[in-house]
Amino acid sequence: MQNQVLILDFGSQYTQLIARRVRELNIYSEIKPYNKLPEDLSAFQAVILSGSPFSVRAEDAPHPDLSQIKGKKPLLGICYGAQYLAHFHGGNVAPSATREYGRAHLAGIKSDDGFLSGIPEGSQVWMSHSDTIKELPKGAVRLASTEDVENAAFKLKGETTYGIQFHPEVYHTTEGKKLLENFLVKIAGLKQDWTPDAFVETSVAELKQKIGSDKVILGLSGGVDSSVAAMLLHRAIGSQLHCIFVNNGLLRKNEFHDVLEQYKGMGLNVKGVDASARFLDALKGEADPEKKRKIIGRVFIEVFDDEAHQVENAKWLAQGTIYPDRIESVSASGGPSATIKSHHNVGGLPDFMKLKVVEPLHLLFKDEVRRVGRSIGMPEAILGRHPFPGPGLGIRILGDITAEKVSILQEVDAIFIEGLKKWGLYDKVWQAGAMLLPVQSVGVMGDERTYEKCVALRAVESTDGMTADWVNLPYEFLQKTSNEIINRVKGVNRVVYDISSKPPATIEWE
Ligand SMILES: Nc1ncnc2c1ncn2[C@@H]1O[C@H](COP(=O)(O)OP(=O)(O)OP(=O)(O)O)[C@@H](O)[C@H]1O
Ligand SMILES: O=c1[nH]c(=O)c2[nH+]cn([C@@H]3O[C@H](COP(=O)(O)O)[C@@H](O)[C@H]3O)c2[nH]1
Ligand SMILES: NC(=O)CC[C@H](N)C(=O)O
Ligand SMILES: [Mg+2]
Repeated sequence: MQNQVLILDFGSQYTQLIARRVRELNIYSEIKPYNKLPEDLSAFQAVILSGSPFSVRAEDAPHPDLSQIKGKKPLLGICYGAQYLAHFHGGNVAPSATREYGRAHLAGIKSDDGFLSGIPEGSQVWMSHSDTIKELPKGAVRLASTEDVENAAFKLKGETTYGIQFHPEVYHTTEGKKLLENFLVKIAGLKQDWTPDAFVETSVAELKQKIGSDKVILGLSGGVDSSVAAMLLHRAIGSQLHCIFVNNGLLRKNEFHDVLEQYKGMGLNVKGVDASARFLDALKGEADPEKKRKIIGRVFIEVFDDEAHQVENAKWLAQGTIYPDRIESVSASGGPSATIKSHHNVGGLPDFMKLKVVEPLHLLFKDEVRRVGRSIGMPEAILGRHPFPGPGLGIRILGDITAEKVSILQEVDAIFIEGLKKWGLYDKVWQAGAMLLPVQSVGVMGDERTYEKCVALRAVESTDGMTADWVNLPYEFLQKTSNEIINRVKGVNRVVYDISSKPPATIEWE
């Protein structure tokens, strides 16, 4: 395949976002670590250099040999990438007097060669750097500046080599996508023909080759990600795929039964395994959120391992892990990013497990997974489902978990979700659920004093779960729902609505 972009990763937090923006333009891209430059570069029609936590002036900073690329293929350096181009070609990169993070505006834009065409004066860009390009490399022309950065964009004369100090890949750079399109389509001449269909085709071919005649165990949850992963694998290896749907005792009301029903007729080989008691036993008395997550992750693995032993020649464990699961759980590129919460499905398998992991969606964001699912004709009933975390109600019951608390929360959750559907609100919300709080409060019901539990309802809008805002649900709906919950669910006498965005809060409470 000729029509693709190479993204050379220097360890930026945003490298995956670059790939995502390129995919949004329907262009295929591959990310390679800077120290694993492919020998054969003929497939790549353009190259993008990412940002980096390093300073180009540091000795241990990434300093790859670009002699096969620079001057030979269209090349775009972003932030560290631009500094790198300047530093090694006769320019000067030095610490800037003021560190620049966040908003800036482009001025003095030269758009004659098309790179910045269509980008208006004053256009907002996003900065994140502490070094600055004091002098441009030899033979460079400045294309734009900002208030604080003289050399915000430049081009090397006689080459299709560009450098920009700002980040076109983040949403806050208003014309970032336009700029990438200018570079990739106008300047590099790439065709915009890489669609979800093409993703399906390449993934299926790769999975076929990788797996051969082995058998694969897949954790199927009824959610969007694992369902799309299952359908891709099913296309690739057919009956070699064994799907396991685990009841961890923390599912929604009737979910175990409903999900098994839903998969009938889709051609998948699905086995339901009821391991509720095993999960609840392991969780007994544990109130710490991270410890609860770790326990749930461990028991999932044990159950998958038991199941794998019952399938002859099972060599792989497949999961529907997507990119954001990883970003918050581990530092994605070896950089200094913090662990926010340990997603149950990230972190690798223990040594005793002989299975290799296959995660066909590990580079995609949620909305992209949905698009892929649509392109393979999966039912909207599955694709439109709200995300539901693998640790389930376990991370929505704050504090320790008991079977009684699970059943209270299942009832509350069912009333809330069914209500959203009845009111035509379900599809307008990205994700919704209820949390059982570790507080009791005083109430009065039928002239009697009550001292019972409190639940919080949460509904958010988002595109990828990375940032989210609470949804302005109609008061009348909240009123009816609260009433129904308190009247119907024994043990609950108070309902509150969560009005926090992410950040600074997260979607789940634990
Ligand atoms: N009850 C379960 N049984 C088997 N595997 C599960 C279960 N819950 C989660 N998993 C595995 O963990 C992965 C991550 O879970 P996650 O909730 O992020 O994704 P999902 O359930 O597939 O999709 P969604 O995010 O839409 O809920 C799943 O893709 C699946 O492989
Ligand atoms: O499979 C999962 N395993 C997990 O351990 C996990 N934790 C959070 N989530 C889901 O991820 C999205 C972001 O959630 P947070 O804002 O709470 O981090 C939301 O959609 C959450 O439901 C999980 N999914
Ligand atoms: N985001 C980046 O690429 C930063 C590059 C370099 N570390 C700087 O601080 O200037
Ligand atoms: Mg899920």
